Amino acid sequence: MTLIPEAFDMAVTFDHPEFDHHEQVLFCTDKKSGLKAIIAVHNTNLGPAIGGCRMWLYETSGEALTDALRLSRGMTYKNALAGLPHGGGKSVIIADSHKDKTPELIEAFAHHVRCLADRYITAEDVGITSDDADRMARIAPNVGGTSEQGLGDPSPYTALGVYHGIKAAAQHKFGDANLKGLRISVQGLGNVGFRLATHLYEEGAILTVSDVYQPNLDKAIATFDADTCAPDQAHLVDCDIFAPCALGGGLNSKTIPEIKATVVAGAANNQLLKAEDDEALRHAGILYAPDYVINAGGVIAVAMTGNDEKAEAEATEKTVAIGETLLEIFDAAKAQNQPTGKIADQIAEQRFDK
Ligand SMILES: NC(=O)c1ccc[n+]([C@@H]2O[C@H](COP(=O)([O-])OP(=O)(O)OC[C@H]3O[C@@H](n4cnc5c(N)ncnc54)[C@H](O)[C@@H]3O)[C@@H](O)[C@H]2O)c1
Repeated sequence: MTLIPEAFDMAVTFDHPEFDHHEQVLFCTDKKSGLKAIIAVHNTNLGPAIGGCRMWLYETSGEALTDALRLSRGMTYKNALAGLPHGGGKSVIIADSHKDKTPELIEAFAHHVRCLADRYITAEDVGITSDDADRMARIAPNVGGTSEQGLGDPSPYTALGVYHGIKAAAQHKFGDANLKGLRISVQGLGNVGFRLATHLYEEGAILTVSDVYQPNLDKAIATFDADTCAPDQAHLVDCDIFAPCALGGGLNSKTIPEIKATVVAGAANNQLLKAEDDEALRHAGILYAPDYVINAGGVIAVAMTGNDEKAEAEATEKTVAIGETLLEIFDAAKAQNQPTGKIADQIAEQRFDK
């Protein structure tokens, strides 16, 4: 007798290729609001898991599970390397954030989050705004990045961390952390990319900017007196540093041989299309700042419970320290002749005791 219908599209969690001994995977529903969500708690060795909630209209439940498993694991590594007393988790709501989001749906999700009060802290991510986080926080105490109890929008901290990460990369590669006169290609000028470009411009870097969204591009050209290129040409720019701040997967077997910069350091999550692209970058003589290390400023801010000057100062200090962490990774990678992503993974695994 078989209990599983033939059309079942989702690998059983324990057999899923992305399953990595996740401590808990919760499937959450609410019939009234139409909520369908997955919360994945990957590892809590260092403390309660922290990681945002993504609202995305996945084509299948299997895709949503894949994302939840992969993203929550990534948060364990990110939080460990950021020196946070937190493990990794992530949640996904299967819905279109433009069409399906209702207060009832957000609240129904928050009730599920509350059940994990000691084990998982959620926050905003793609499709979830700080207003949504505030709404959740009225129901669940375990919501970060809210305006009342936290530092609000994490993007300024992410941008600050990427800026200091870029300076660390310049120090390692060019022997000088000063970015004045260096040409930097910034791909994606949204919440993080625009703020990053501001830091770079203020230090005297020469910018080439790109975005698929014309208003953001126009604003950047005017503000930074920047050159521009087509978004899919950003990696081809003859520059010192390429900073991907849009979507993931941009570093792959096609783009890596075409990259002119000798440093890749930007905010985008999941920049490497495949794990082996880490080594391909090293082989091409390109110094790569592992994405989850350089873009940890946002989660550092979300992990703060206060919203006063002390919390701001602490989050800023930890975010600036991302530069130091990257220097350690770059030095170890050079000494061991290994790709930077692999070294980052090893350090994280030691910290959370994999
Ligand atoms: N916001 C944070 O605090 C944070 C934290 C960690 C990581 N990240 C990552 O950083 C990246 C940027 O985040 P954000 O919050 O600025 O997002 P955002 O949506 O505000 O900005 C993304 C920008 O990229 C542009 N874009 C989309 N596709 C593009 C393409 N193919 N080429 C060029 N531009 C393109 C968009 O038009 C938009 O202006 C994402 O990968 C995100 O996952 C963000």
